[in-house]
Amino acid sequence: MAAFALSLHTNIAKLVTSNMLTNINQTMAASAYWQASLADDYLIWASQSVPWKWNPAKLNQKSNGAARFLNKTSPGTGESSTPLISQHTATTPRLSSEEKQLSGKVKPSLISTPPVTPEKQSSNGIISSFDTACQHPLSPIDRLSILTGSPPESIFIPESPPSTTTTHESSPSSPPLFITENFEARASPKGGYGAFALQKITAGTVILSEYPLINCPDDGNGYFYQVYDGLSTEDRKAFLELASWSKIDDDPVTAIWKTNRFRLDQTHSGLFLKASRFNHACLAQSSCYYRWDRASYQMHFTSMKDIAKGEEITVSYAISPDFLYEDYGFFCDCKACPTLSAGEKLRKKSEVESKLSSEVRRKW
Ligand SMILES: C[S@@+](CC[C@H](N)C(=O)[O-])C[C@H]1O[C@@H](n2cnc3c(N)ncnc32)[C@H](O)[C@@H]1O
Repeated sequence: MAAFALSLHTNIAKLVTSNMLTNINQTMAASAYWQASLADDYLIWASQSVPWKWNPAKLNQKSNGAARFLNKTSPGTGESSTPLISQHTATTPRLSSEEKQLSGKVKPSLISTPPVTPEKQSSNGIISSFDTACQHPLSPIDRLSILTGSPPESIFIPESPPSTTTTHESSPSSPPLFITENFEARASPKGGYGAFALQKITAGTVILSEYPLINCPDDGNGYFYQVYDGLSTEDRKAFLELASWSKIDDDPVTAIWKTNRFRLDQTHSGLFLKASRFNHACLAQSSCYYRWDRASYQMHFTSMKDIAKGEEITVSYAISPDFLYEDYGFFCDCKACPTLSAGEKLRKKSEVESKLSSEVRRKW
């Protein structure tokens, strides 16, 4: 990601904001314990961060998307000068080995053995699932059609939730995507889904503890795709239903990963199916922080303040809102953020989108 390519001392704000839901987000929060421990973690992580850039020379040496994430260290430059030669575009869906096998595009003998994901847990407890209102470059229906061999029109996926819902209470027209002990995921006024408290949650409550669906080194060496290829059909389907900021990567599957991953530690990122539904609010406004616990192999999400019944539970993706549009495709509208006029948003959108469409996808 971009942060790896930036100097800690000169570009710390950019470094921080371009990391997905990084732990540093929490270092500014009120909890003294959390502040101290995560700040230390962050400094260790930041000092060990390796800058990345794409290595197109190696792109042709591998046959799958993993080739796109080759490591090339170039300490301190922070910039990638070589364009990425994408093997997979939005119009040419990248298929995993299993999908290729199922769709008969390669012989089973050519499929590499999926790597073993340490203690990987599969998703449980999602009581229903919907296509999300966020962008999906390759729709779940297309994916399922490829996987099952069924024509797309025979596959039923319930309707997306309304993106402009203003109520914070569940209603028959806005059924929850899933329910946990403390919150339900349903349509959010922020867009797509969000997590809403089912009852009053007092500060300091562990709202969610979740095992990762994916846990892999996030260092540009293609580990994500190796793990993704090893997912079961059911897990891959759940992954593909997550939100995606399509402009963050040419590859639709990688775009979902980048939109939803959480930083776990200095080297690894993880994907959590339930926590992926937490929307962002800036630090002063967010209600929940998170911490990866290696011992229990879970990410713990804890309330930083009292959360009212029906209130949306938010985490902070980045300290500064400056790069939220670039990294996640939205402008923050929380009370801590300056209000942007429609004109300013349009200008920033076109500036960022032309940058994203022209530059190498060097964010990792
Ligand atoms: C990790 S997902 C969060 C859950 C997502 N809303 C969903 O439907 O699954 C990140 C995406 O959610 C949306 N999002 C998150 N926070 C937002 C906010 N404060 N305002 C608008 N959209 C937001 C953006 O589309 C972003 O790319």
